Amino acid sequence: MKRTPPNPHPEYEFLGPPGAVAMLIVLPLITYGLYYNCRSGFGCPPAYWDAKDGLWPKVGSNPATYASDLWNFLLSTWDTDAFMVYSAFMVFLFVCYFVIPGHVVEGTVVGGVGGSPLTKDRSNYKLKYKVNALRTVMLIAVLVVATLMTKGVEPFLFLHGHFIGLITASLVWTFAVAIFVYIWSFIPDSNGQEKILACGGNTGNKIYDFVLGRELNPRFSASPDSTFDIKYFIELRPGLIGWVLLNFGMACQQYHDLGGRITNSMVAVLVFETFYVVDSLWNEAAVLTTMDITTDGFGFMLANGLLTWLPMNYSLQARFLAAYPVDMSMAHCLLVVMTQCVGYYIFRSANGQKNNFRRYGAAAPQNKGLKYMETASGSKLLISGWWGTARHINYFGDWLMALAWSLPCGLASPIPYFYPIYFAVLLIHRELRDEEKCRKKYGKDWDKYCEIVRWRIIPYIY
Ligand SMILES: NC(=O)C1=CN([C@@H]2O[C@H](COP(=O)(O)OP(=O)(O)OC[C@H]3O[C@@H](n4cnc5c(N)ncnc54)[C@H](OP(=O)(O)O)[C@@H]3O)[C@@H](O)[C@H]2O)C=CC1
Ligand SMILES: CC(C)=CCC[C@@H](C)[C@H]1CC=C2C3=C(CC[C@@]21C)[C@@]1(C)CC[C@H](O)C(C)(C)[C@@H]1CC3
Repeated sequence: MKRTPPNPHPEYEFLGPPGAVAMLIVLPLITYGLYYNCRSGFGCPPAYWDAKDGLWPKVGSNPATYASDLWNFLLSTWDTDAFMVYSAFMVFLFVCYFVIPGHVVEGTVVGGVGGSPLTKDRSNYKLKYKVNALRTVMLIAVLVVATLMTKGVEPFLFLHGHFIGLITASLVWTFAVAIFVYIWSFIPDSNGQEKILACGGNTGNKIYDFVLGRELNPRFSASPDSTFDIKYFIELRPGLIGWVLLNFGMACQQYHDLGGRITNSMVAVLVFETFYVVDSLWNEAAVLTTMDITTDGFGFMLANGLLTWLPMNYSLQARFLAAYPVDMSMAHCLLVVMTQCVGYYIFRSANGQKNNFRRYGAAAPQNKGLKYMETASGSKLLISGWWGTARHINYFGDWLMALAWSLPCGLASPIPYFYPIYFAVLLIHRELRDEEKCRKKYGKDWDKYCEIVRWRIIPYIY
């Protein structure tokens, strides 16, 4: 049965269905490409490029055999042990979610994305979520330390040696989860009504909706009291925790190869990225107000982002350093530490300022002295402090940290700079999408706000 008021049928984003098909093919190929183009013995262009080894598996040289080449290539990356390890990791996280105690928090009103008139009254309830990701990672840390003390680095070398198999395993999980949630989105809720669908993933075009994500909050039970939400579970656990574990595996490989030492550049990457992940898990509940949870559907794009893209591509710097160790000079270290500290300070204090303002209101003691403007929607907008400098100053802080994680790799190859380059594109695009959402929600008030806060991300630059 259709929903009343109905789920909106949106306009295409991401270049529509051709863009969606491209994502299905190109995103996995980028992850494979980053592996094949940057690994020990096969070079990382241009400085370490040994052309005779070839950079990319022979796919696509002859268009007539493209499909079979691609299939043979995928088969060659299959690794049963890696698949078992990745699957055991997923099952372990799933069990931890239920077994480890945690408090329950409420999200925002479901489906009322940004107060847009199109979606306003689709529900009047908030879903519940369990918060225990930090405890899960603490348990994993205890297990890792215990293994390290009893067996040394040997068991962790698996992560480096089976990296390509782990990529394929993560892609199998990505497609399995994406297909499941797509089919699940058609099953009516407990009232026999169509489920609440994402505003961006309900176009009626099957491939596009599969990629963008049809359902807003796929869950096993539609009851607001149940806490297992597939998107929320996957948002902060497999990707972020997997990223740190892979980094650790790369550091173990370097320790093994260098005969019992790791470089200061590897320490910097390990410490800063682990810190970022622990900080995100510490602030687990804050993810409930991000665009991913409140606005975007859960489909191939996010499943791939969290199960494959994030752990496999974000660990590139550590993988590079395992292959090509860098010993940083004191000046190099200082540059890296300063970039990280400035980035983190902007990122955390800007996000904190907005969270406090939204959560406790303008009159709360922690928000004293902050200037804001009233809007017709009833929601207030900060116009001083961090949010008075640029409309997404928090993105700038996040990007500076991304840069700080690549700088330890030196300048011999551009490949380890993949993360800050891709991240800049993602954040600029994300800012445009958020701007569109806010313009719909705040109307003329948003234009007024933009006149007061002129810069989008970096004051005086963009
Ligand atoms: N590491 C990674 O790969 C990624 C990290 N991120 C990070 O995630 C974090 C969350 O990002 P995201 O969800 O995109 O967006 P933001 O945290 O920037 O939130 C945007 C929302 O904040 C509200 N808002 C905007 N301006 C103001 C203002 N002046 N005063 C008060 N509220 C305002 C609006 O919502 P409303 O008014 O409706 O409340 C707007 O939609 C960021 O720090 C980002 O860097 C994001 C993507 C990838
Ligand atoms: C097209 C393409 C490459 C899509 C993939 C994008 C995803 C990798 C990112 C989209 C939004 C993300 C967020 C985080 C990780 C990357 C993805 C999934 C995030 C979990 C990182 C940690 C942060 O503290 C966060 C929780 C705010 C953040 C949420 C968004």
